[in-house]
Amino acid sequence: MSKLIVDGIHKNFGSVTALQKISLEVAEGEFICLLGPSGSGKTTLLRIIAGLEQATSGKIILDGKTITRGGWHLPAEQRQVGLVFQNYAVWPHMTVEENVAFPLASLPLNRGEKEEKVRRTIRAVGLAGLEKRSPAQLSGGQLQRVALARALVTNPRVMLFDEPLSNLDARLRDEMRSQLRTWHQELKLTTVYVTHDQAEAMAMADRVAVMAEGRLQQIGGPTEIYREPCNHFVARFLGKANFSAGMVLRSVGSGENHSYLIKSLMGEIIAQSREPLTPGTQVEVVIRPEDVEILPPFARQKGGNWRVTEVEFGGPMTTYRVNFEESGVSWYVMALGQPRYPVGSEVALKVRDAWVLPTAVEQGQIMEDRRSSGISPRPQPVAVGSA
Ligand SMILES: Nc1ncnc2c1ncn2[C@@H]1O[C@H](COP(=O)(O)OP(=O)(O)OP(=O)(O)O)[C@@H](O)[C@H]1O
Repeated sequence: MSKLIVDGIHKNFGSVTALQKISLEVAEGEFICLLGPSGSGKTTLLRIIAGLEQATSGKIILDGKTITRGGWHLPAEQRQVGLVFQNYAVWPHMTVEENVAFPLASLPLNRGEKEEKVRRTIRAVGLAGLEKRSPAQLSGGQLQRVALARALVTNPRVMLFDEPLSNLDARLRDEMRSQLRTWHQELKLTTVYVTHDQAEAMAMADRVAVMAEGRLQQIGGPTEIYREPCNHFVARFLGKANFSAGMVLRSVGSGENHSYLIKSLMGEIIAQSREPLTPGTQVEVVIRPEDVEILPPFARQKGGNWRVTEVEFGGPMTTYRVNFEESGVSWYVMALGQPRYPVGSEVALKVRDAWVLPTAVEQGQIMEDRRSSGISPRPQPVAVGSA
């Protein structure tokens, strides 16, 4: 049985629906990120798991015991969850040691046991030597470690983090990110971690739960949600994405995913699909910028003229914005190394890999402005939550 089961959690704040029937399971020792834009319901879900907020309906089970059901919930202090927030919430008048010892005060342990726990936890988070310092004498990263130690010291059954790194500068955030990951690999504590930063979620999580407007959009490993998004929203939120309408010509092999030859604005391309598709089906494909090759115009494929409109040099990679002149479609292309095609260059693009969006596109949208070739020139955005 999963360590933590969130089953159909719904939350209304008056007329505002913050969460709509959220269900997910977290395995023992798993690190799950709740990822979504501001207002998507991440914090509300975390607070309901923590017992700081009451669900309107739905159930939560931790270690086989129901801790939330409908209008009833087990108080936060009886849940054995560790909480770390972005604003540290460290007591300013206590030393590091006293802060970490604070949650143990009410537990039935003798003094020696408490001291041993505090010592071990301070060492585990890398604060050994700073025990007697006051919070005013610590850096942001060190303060966050005190908060982490204080949450860990009671051996929680699940660790809950709410944007713990967002108050740190970029360099420290990267450092703490990798330290948190190392810490998790060592301690193997079941963890739910809220962030709006897709890079943070992808770097840290075993699985990422993408949320928008109070709904769970998709849950899966970082590679899966990046390579195989379920809709426009997930594709865009996880990074730059290009979209094209197309029509299935034929199957070109099978495997875990099905592969199809698709007739698109880019000519014929191969795309993977989770669902089996029949020839003639109108589909929409998503193509990551690194899966598009930018070539000199003499290698142009059948399909039209592309022109570079923006060039952004990012060190190891260059990102181009390229317009398809006939239809006004604009794509991102990423290529290794420094810029080779200045703004205004005519280029050709070649798609190396593509993914068919599963079910989100309403067929009417694509067919509405379909050309005689059977291909829509401009894919329409899909409403969030339509997955
Ligand atoms: N106490 C409250 N009273 C009324 N509405 C609330 C309350 N708390 C949250 N909401 C609303 O519920 C929705 C979800 O909010 P929540 O804070 O969970 O989102 P979030 O994804 O964590 O956003 P952020 O990243 O900005 O913290 C929002 O529309 C928010 O305005």
